[in-house]
Amino acid sequence: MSAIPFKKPGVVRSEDTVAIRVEHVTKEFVLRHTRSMKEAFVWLLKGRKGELSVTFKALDDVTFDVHDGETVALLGFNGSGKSTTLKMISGVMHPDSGSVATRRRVAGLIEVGAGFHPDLTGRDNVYLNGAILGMTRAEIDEKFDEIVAFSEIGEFIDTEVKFYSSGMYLRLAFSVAIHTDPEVFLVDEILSVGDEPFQKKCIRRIKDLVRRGKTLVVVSHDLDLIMDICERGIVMDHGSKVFDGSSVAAVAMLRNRPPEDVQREQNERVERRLADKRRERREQAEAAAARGETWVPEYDPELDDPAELDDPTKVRRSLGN
Ligand SMILES: Nc1ncnc2c1ncn2[C@@H]1O[C@H](COP(=O)(O)OP(=O)(O)OP(=O)(O)O)[C@@H](O)[C@H]1O
Repeated sequence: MSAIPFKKPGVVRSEDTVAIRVEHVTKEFVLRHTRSMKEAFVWLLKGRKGELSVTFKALDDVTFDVHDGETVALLGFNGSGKSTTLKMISGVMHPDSGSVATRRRVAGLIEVGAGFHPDLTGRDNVYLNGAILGMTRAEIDEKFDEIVAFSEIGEFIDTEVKFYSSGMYLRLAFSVAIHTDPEVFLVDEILSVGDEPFQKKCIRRIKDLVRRGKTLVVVSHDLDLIMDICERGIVMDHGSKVFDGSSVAAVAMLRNRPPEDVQREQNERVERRLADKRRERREQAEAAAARGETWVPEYDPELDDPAELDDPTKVRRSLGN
């Protein structure tokens, strides 16, 4: 059984389906050693022996393709190069050598508030950010109310964003990004900035994108969540790609456990969760029936086909969705 029971199988891989191509990407950063005045003086006296700065490779010859409909996690320990890779894909950073090409409409949530102007209101920033992400003014006009509703920013939408908390930034940024209807969605760990209810809402939204066959590249340390959302896992170590395979096998590698055990536990977790959700639905339907009411469940991408959203008798769109 797949770790993602709701995901339609069968991603086709050919030259035509390449959504992202990362080829031999290398990125170096310069690390400056800041020294005290005394240390700098000794360094001068000793004839400038030793380096005041060193370069190191944050990414070292990284190559992979992501195809349409794939759900890929970039995994690895702190500093292994995951976020740098994601920044290359989103275009906020460029490789020193090698190349990164994206073919589809890409929207990302890489850094909280990136692309937001502090002196502008939330409203103005929705228009600014929407435009940066490729939406026309008419598209933003049409989706504006939905964007604000999803973000739950409410009356703060006309406040300058420099007065927002980091969670409020995240809410608005995520909401704009998700409403650009991207074909490829990039998400960095920053979801952790939001509070739990908002995180859950975002994860549900991401699962909905997966269910609709969108392409996803995620960076996260939440390995259980990764196995829930992603079929493929790329493990990075000191800037190099050291594993590329199923997300379960990647997590098994990181946890130093047999993949069969990790898969079994994951299946059990998913089955438990789905059984709980189905039981809850049954109970709500029975309670409604006892009151003589008809009850329509709220859309859940893990249980329902997105096509059912067009049929009001099947599932109900949740508020602000
Ligand atoms: N702008 C920068 N200048 C200098 N060094 C940088 C810069 N951005 C990243 N690095 C360094 O590059 C390495 C890889 O960073 P990166 O953020 O990609 O790691 P990561 O795998 O996402 O880590 P984490 O899990 O901690 O988020 C780290 O050692 C980091 O300090």
